[in-house]
Amino acid sequence: MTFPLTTSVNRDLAGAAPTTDDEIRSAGPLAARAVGVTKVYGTGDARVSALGGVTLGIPGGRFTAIMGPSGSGKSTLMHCLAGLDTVTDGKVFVGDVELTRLDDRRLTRLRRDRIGFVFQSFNLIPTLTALENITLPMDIAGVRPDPAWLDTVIDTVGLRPRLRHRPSELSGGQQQRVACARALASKPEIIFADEPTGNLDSRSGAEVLSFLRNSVREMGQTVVMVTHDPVAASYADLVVFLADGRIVDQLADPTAEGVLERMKGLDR
Ligand SMILES: Nc1ncnc2c1ncn2[C@@H]1O[C@H](COP(=O)(O)OP(=O)(O)OP(=O)(O)O)[C@@H](O)[C@H]1O
Repeated sequence: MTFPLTTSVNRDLAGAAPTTDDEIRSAGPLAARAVGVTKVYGTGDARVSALGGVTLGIPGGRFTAIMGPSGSGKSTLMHCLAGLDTVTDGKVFVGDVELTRLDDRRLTRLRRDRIGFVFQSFNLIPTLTALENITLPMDIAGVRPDPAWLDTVIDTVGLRPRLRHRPSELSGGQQQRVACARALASKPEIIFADEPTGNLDSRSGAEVLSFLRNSVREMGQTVVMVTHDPVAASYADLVVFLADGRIVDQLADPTAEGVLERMKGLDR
């Protein structure tokens, strides 16, 4: 299956006109999209252009990986898509809501209610148990967890015997599974994962990636993951490649070897 997120591979590299919003929207239901997004940090001599006009659709109910060389803009793109950072120019939508028009209060509420996050460093509260960490965002929002769904999530991540344990009593892989369960528990429209396996050994990393993939296949979740690792990217349905702040390639149904091959091309 192909996902026509960008209308042609290496289009930007080839210097052709950028992909339009109409083109990405015609590809099917999108959970989020960026339209002509630029991001500039600093001014004068310290000016860095991190994103140079990115137009991208994130397909709903799919697992999308964002890859690219160090400094290519992966984290910046994810932060802009998730409303964690402002854009310099362009528009970002989650569903039909334009994030780039929301004031801080509405943006905070949208992130809380509609987006889940998984970070490389787990970001668990050390004094809370695994279960308390999982339900914390809902507790803060004053939302009662759906007990049946919570049970499903806990069983899917295999954490039932560890629910009363604090993070320091859990392995790195178990801690990241708590973080994944926390992201999934409120049924967000989209989960953003920033290098979720960066601090894990390969076995724990594989467990977390399998879980993210299963949440897409079995629960219909939408997941976007930034990664350096071709093996991690191979768990996704689609890999989008960034270089110098632009989308330069994409690969559907990736294998680790296929991703590595394309990365070699970008590194050159
Ligand atoms: N807060 C910031 N202030 C100034 N420049 C920044 C800031 N954040 C990122 N940059 C710059 O923007 C560019 C893109 O950074 P970004 O972190 O998005 O890349 P990345 O692909 O995620 O890199 P890595 O794989 O190394 O994490 C880099 O040149 C980086 O130095």
